[in-house]
Amino acid sequence: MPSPSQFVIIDCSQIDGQYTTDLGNQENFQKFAQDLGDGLSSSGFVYFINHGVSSTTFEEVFQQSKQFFELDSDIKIKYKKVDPAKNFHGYTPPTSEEIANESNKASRDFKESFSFVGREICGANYPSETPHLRQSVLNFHHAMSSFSKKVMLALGLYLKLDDPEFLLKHHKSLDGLLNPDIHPWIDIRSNSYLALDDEEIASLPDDALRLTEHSDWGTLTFLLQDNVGGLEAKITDKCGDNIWVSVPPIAGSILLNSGLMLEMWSGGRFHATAHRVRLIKERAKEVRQSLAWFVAPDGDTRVNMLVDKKQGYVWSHTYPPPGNESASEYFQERIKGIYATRYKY
Ligand SMILES: O=C(O)CCC(=O)C(=O)O
Ligand SMILES: [Fe+2]
Repeated sequence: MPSPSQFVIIDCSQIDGQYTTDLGNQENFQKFAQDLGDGLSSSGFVYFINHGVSSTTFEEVFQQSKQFFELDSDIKIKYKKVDPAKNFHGYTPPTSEEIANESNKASRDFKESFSFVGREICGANYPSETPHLRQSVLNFHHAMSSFSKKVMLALGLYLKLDDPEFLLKHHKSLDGLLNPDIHPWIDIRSNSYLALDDEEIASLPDDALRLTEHSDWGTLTFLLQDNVGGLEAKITDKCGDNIWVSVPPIAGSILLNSGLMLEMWSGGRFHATAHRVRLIKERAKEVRQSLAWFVAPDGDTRVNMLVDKKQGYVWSHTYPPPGNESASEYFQERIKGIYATRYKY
């Protein structure tokens, strides 16, 4: 199995403390920006350690989500998304999403999830059966907003933008989801991959997946995964071939990957690397949990390249490039796509 060190691990103890606009002038922050930019541009994934977000913050969301996912399905279904393209907040039952095509029979999504989205993160639309879930999500949102602002400033510095805070100015939702002037698209998604029984496991091919190949749509995705494993990223090896490599759990770390919006803004320097979750047969009887914090531009943002195109760069995704429409319109189209055949609303 490939070692974790194929992805850069960034020690954040050098950038301790709260976000301030002055950070960009500090030498240690510039070093952080360089390490982060180099790591992210080489593979689209980096790990953060010593990031200052307490592990209790994550564990509580994992624990509270687990309580929700363990409820009977007739209770969970009450919280199902009603019209995902209009409001993505809510529960997604197993196999309702269709991220890629069906050519790979093993690509059914063996997972259920709950998305806490935009202003709804602060609202009351949470399952009444898990009364502490809301507070755990709010704490997570608060801690991650502060950390992701530093990451975004660092990327602005790395790209040598005239205004290093440019990206931040299009993610005002990080400073407050209730700002009436913005449509926030931040999405906190709690994923629970189903435990399978012997019969189901035996019926699956060796290359079965728990989550199909996809690239994330937003700017940045911060990911926490439990220790079950299976996450893989598609990278280009030294011979120029595309290969799938493991992105293993590293206790206490936060994983970061770039999405389509950052790929476009950065002229291809930060690739929205495709990833998937492989079903590890020896661990298939266990539930696997992950928690994704999708940071996306405020809804009215139009995302165009900020720097010259990287040499030889071409847009190579199945999704069209952003830019002709606002971020809200872009996301609504993507959402319609994943629910096209299975979701009845
Ligand atoms: O569960 C994981 O490790 C990955 C989840 C993911 O890629 C996603 O929700 O977009
Ligand atoms: Fe993803």
